[in-house]
Amino acid sequence: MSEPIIRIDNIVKKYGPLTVLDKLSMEVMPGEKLALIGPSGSGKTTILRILMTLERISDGFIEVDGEHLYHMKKDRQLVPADERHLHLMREKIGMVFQHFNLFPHKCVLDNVTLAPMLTKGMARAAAEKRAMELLDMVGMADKAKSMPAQLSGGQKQRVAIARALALSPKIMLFDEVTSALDPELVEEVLNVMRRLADETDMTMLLVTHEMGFAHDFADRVLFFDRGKIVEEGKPGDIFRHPKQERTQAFLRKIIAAGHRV
Ligand SMILES: Nc1ncnc2c1ncn2[C@@H]1O[C@H](COP(=O)(O)OP(=O)(O)OP(=O)(O)O)[C@@H](O)[C@H]1O
Repeated sequence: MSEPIIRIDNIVKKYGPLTVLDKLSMEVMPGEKLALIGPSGSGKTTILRILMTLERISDGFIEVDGEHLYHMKKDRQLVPADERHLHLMREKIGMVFQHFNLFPHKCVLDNVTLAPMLTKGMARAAAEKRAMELLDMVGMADKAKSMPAQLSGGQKQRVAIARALALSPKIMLFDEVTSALDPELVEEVLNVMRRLADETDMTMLLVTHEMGFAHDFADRVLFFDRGKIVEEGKPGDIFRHPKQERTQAFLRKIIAAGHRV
């Protein structure tokens, strides 16, 4: 039995007086595909941002692939991991955001080669070779010389996925990657994610409001509400036989809004 690749233990995240994550614990096994669902404001994005070292925590421990993300001193003062650690963590984890966040003044190819060249010191020729393979995988090789402004939202998001893969992360985080897209562009992005899920052994955490996709994609679904995991289980169990009243109410609302579950 292998060890969890992510261990989150009793973490608390506060913004001023607002507690966003409330003693939350979870473990993720290597290669697992996880969907994080729940109402707006329940803390799903926050947990991804914490893993990506974009946010600090107020209490608790996090371990990713055997490395502690945060250290706690004896006086319970949390100190973030040092620069070396954060650097390491960013190589282990790739993240794709809702709003693409491509570098607007760089072409598609440069968007994908930048991180490997800067952080890994990869030579341009090797970085470009790898970038073209990734762009080919997401169906964007013919747009390598295009600028982001010339692309549709779906195309930008596929480039963002290629860019996140460029450092060969063990873990990929997807934060509502289709919710800023026109409906007809959603499927092309979901198809890329389906392929990644089917063809790689990467650990993948997905925050989504696309319940139909979460159902097909995930090995396990976590239902978040008010900074806690209220229920978790196999997609078939959570979507068809939710046990908790809060999960049932959330899914009723989603179905009433016309979404497939
Ligand atoms: N930088 C910040 N400063 C203050 N409050 C914040 C900040 N970032 C997030 N929050 C608050 O933290 C809570 C959790 O936000 P989070 O984005 O994690 O929720 P979510 O479950 O991902 O919601 P959604 O589905 O709408 O994206 C919300 O109440 C949000 O307003």
